[in-house]
Formats: sequence, structure tokens, C-alpha cells
Amino acid sequence: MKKDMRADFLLINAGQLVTVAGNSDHPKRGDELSEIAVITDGAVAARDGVIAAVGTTSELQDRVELEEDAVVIDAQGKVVLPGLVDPHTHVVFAGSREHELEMKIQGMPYLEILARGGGILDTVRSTREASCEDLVRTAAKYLDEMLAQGTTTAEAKSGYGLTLKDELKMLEAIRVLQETQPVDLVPTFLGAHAIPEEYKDDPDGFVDLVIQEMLPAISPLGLARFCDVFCEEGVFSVEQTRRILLEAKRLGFELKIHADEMVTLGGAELAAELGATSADHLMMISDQGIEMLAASETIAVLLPATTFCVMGERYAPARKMIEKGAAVALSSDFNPGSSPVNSLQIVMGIACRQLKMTPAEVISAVTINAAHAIGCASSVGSIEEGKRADLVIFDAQDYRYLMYRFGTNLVDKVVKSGRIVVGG
Ligand SMILES: N=CN[C@@H](CCC(=O)O)C(=O)O
Ligand SMILES: [Zn+2]
Repeated sequence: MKKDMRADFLLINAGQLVTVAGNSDHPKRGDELSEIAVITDGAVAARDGVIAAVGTTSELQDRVELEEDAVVIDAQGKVVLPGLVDPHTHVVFAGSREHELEMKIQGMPYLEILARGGGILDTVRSTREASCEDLVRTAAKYLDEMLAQGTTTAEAKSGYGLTLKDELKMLEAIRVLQETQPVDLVPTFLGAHAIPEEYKDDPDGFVDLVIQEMLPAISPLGLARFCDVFCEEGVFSVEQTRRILLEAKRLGFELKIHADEMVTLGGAELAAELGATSADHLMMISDQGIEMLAASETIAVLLPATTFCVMGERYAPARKMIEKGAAVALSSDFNPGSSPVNSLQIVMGIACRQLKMTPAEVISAVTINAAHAIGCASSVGSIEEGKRADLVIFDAQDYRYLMYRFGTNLVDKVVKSGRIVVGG
């Protein structure tokens, strides 16, 4: 056979090449979540960081002519997945909150810690004191850990500044990180993450500040693609969230909502009503919220490591959502309080055990559906021609082993844009 393709990257002998192909235009729902398009003895060729061909090892060896300095990986029968996508993180922050552990163990609810001026507000105090360089340095370390565990694309939120100056500092840190480290970042403005202490007697005044000062100042700078609000009892009401997000939409932001996390407020319904890209958390989503999400394009991003870490009683009703047809994705929610977990492999293990999602559903939820949740499904989230050559090689022979061996980092190598960035 004539070699019809030149490549500068070739991976061969993947025991299971889990491509998750076929859903770049629309997210997976229902039974589609279980279809992960595995190629036995698979191979991937890439050129200039973009996937050029996907097939079996013998097919690609016949077709591909390698360039002189090409990277060749023999996967030796291991499992290969698309680079994992983490669609909800608060990776930029200062300080840490291990002192909340005893409070949580004694039963103090997350929202009470916040109402007493701790929780998010604790991190706001340390983040305000930090410089942009400090934030970049710490977040780069966390992103390194994430990359080493298979995450190649992540969303990153502001939300620990809560003044225009400090929110801009966080977004600028995300911009610098995007240019200086390998994990691709999608920035989100979360100015409405908590009512800051200086506005505790005037929460509507803070909502006005977000709408009248922060959004118009941030929008023209191109520092954030999404706008998000923590819609929660004692934080931002459904009405306040609607006001902020309508203005954000008018200014060109795409929308996200921290919805129905601790209390059933109707955040999921609002996300569907506003055409939000995602509604996240959803531990306490109502039946109507599930129906509305299922009938919408909004992705339901579930964060089971958060439920685990806040010692919540109820996990998001993932099975019901999948049965009703909602498009489900998974994320770490990495942050200093409710989820100091930045390993998607740990999230995957919890999702099987607590959300009762099957290994195949979990893989769809951390790849293509996660990519849809941050508007990146045309370039990442599956191993398909034309997409970025982001791959993870796991030290496993069967994809189910990843979730079975919960708690161990099974990454053998990570490939980012056709170059080995971990395990070279
Ligand atoms: N719930 C609101 N925001 C974050 C937690 C942030 C924090 O506790 O610092 C979340 O998504 O879980
Ligand atoms: Zn969050």
C-alpha cells in the first residue's frame, strides 16, 4: 500500500484505543454515553499537533511516512484515552483550608462556615493579599499535578477577588498560565461567587457592582469566555443570578451556573431558561430541573468529589438524569475548600461508586461531554482526525481498570499537541 500521509507523531500498539469518537457536534445523552468507540490494537498519527489519522496499528503503519524527528510511542498494549477535560475548576487561589476539616467532621455545614465569614471568604482574604505572580506560581504547581494525572484541558474560574481589581488579577493570572504551561485553560469570570464582607449588609449593592462595573470592564478585555454565578441559599438568589447572567449574555459571555448544590433553588431551571452552556453541581436538583435540562442544550456537570469532601448526604442523581436524557459531564471542582481534589481519576472512581455511572459513561463524561461543557468539543474530547493530539496512556489493559484501581495515578504518559509532556 502506498504511504499517503506524513506524520511527526505516531502512537502504535494501544491495547484499547478509546476514541470516544462521533459526538463533536452534540453531547452524548442516554445510551450514547456508553458508546466509547474502542479500537483494539489502535494507532494514532499526528502532524503539527493535530490528529491526522486514527485506525489499527497495521493500517497506520501501512499509510504513514514518518518525518525525520518524529515522536514514536509504542503503547505496549496499554489503554489510551483522549486527554481528559476538567470543565469546572477554581485552580487559581492563595492559601489552603485544612482547618475546615474538623468543622466538617463535627457536622458544620459548608454554608454555615461561609456565613460565619470562613470558607470562600477565607480564600478571598488570602487571594486579595497575593500578587498575580504568587497566584501564577501556585496554580502552575496544581496544573502540573493535574497534567501528571491526565488532564490536558481545564476550565479556570476567578471568584476569590470580589473586587474589580482582584478579579482582574485572577483573570490575568489565568491568561499568563495559558501562555506558560501545557494544560489548555478556558477562563470563566465568577465575580458573583460570594457576597464579600464589605457588602454583607447590602448584597444587592454587590450585585449592582458586578453588573455595572465588573462585567463592562472585563468584557472588552477578552479575559473570560464564560460568566458564572454561585446561585445558592444565602449567596445569590435565582433573581440576582438571572440579573447578572442576562447582562453577561448581553455583553457576549457564555453562561454557567453553580446550581442546586446544597438547596433546591431552581438554578438548573434557570440555566435551561437562559441557554447556559452548563449547570454545575446539581446535588439537590428538582425533577422539573432534570426535565428542563434534558430538554435543553445545557450540560449537567456533576462534581462527586465535592459531595465526598463536604461530607454531603446526597450525591447528584446521575442515573435519573441519564435516564431522562440530560447530557452529563464530570469534573473535579478543584478548589481549596469543597474539593481539594485535582485528580480526574479520583473523580472517575467516585462517580462509579456513588453516582452509579458505568466506566464507559464516566469516560464519556470526562472527555467529549466535558469538552462540550466548556465549548471546546470541536478541538478536544475525542481521538478524531482534525482534533488536537492530546492523549493519555494509562498503565492498564482494560479501560475499566482505571476506575477499579481508584486512588492510584495510573498515567504512564501524557501527550499534548503531539509531544510527550509526562513520562517521556
Ligand atoms: N460552591 C461554590 N464554589 C466552589 C467552592 C469554593 C470554595 O469553597 O472555595 C464549588 O464549586 O464547590
Ligand atoms: Zn465551583
